[in-house]
Amino acid sequence: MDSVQKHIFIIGSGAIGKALAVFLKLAGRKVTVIRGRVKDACTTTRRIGIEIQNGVTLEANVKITTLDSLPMIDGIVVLSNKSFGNEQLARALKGRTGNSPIVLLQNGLGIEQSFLDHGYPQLYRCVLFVTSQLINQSNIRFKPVDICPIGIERGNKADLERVVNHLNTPNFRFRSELHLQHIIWKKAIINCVFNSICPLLEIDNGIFHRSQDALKIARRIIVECINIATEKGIAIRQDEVETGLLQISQLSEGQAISTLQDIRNKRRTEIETLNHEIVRIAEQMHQQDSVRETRLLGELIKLKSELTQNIIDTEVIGKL
Ligand SMILES: NC(=O)C1=CN([C@@H]2O[C@H](COP(=O)(O)OP(=O)(O)OC[C@H]3O[C@@H](n4cnc5c(N)ncnc54)[C@H](OP(=O)(O)O)[C@@H]3O)[C@@H](O)[C@H]2O)C=CC1
Ligand SMILES: CC(C)(CO)C(=O)C(=O)O
Repeated sequence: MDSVQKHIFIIGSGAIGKALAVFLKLAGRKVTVIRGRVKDACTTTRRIGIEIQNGVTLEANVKITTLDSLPMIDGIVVLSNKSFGNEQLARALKGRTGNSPIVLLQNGLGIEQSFLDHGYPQLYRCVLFVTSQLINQSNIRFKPVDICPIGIERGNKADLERVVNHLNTPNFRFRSELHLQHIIWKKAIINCVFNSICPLLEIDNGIFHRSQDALKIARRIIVECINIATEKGIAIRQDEVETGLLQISQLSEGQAISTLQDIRNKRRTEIETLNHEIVRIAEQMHQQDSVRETRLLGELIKLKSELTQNIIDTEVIGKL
């Protein structure tokens, strides 16, 4: 790592943000977690435990604060908030982060756009290959699947390497990747499968390596999404997506996908940047008829999420 240690600010005190904070603290880095939605200038220190395997839990004290208490932020800014908060955060952070690198640790397609539009000088994007699940506010179950690549949206190779060195730890591993687009699409397609099918079946991530029938449905979504990627000039093979899907399924057996965690907790999901974004891109290319199943699964997730949040008028259901 660099001789000058940069402070790492993690925005979003959820399953990913807290796990990353603990691993960084244990590796001796300077870390502060910043709440994504809360603005009460309240600062606390919380002991957080991360279960990395049966019976093995790593713990650290993590400082948690809110944006109001930090007029200026100088260091590495990692975003592990839900991506639908990006536009608001890009506005809130404007003029406060100087030349600090911003690193997006989020799922989805097009999630970097707000930070690009607002002219942030250094922007890096990570594709996450880990699963992290909140057991309660202070305890998390974490399972790594692979090393997480970080690539450049705006910035240079030397700064990217510095960012990677600061964030990399033995339990949550990062590497630099200069050709990230292909991986972003591959992971987004995998998410279109996991984040729709698992919540609809209310089942853990292991389903695709346990059930051939679930895998067959997954293949239909993969084929649809690959066609759209190909039209966009991203060459992805069916077998590489399927291998990635099965690897995640096997290594995160028992874990609930983030969208299932969201629905269970009556929270908004990120399906807009997954199935719905693929459909939106397909529409732009007049290919909407080729993504019917991806669309249907996305619509079912949206409806399921709205029903659990009671956004849909339950009085109507009462009158039936
Ligand atoms: N959990 C997992 O296994 C994986 C997650 N990911 C991705 O990582 C990212 C973080 O996921 P995860 O940690 O699971 O999510 P959580 O829901 O556990 O935490 C996300 C945090 O985002 C903040 N947040 C929510 N809504 C908003 C908003 N509108 N504006 C600003 N901040 C907001 C909240 O912070 P606060 O409570 O501080 O206000 C919340 O704690 C997501 O993009 C997800 O898709 C990717 C792979 C695996
Ligand atoms: C597919 C998976 C589990 C991989 O990290 C994921 O992205 C999620 O939980 O949202």
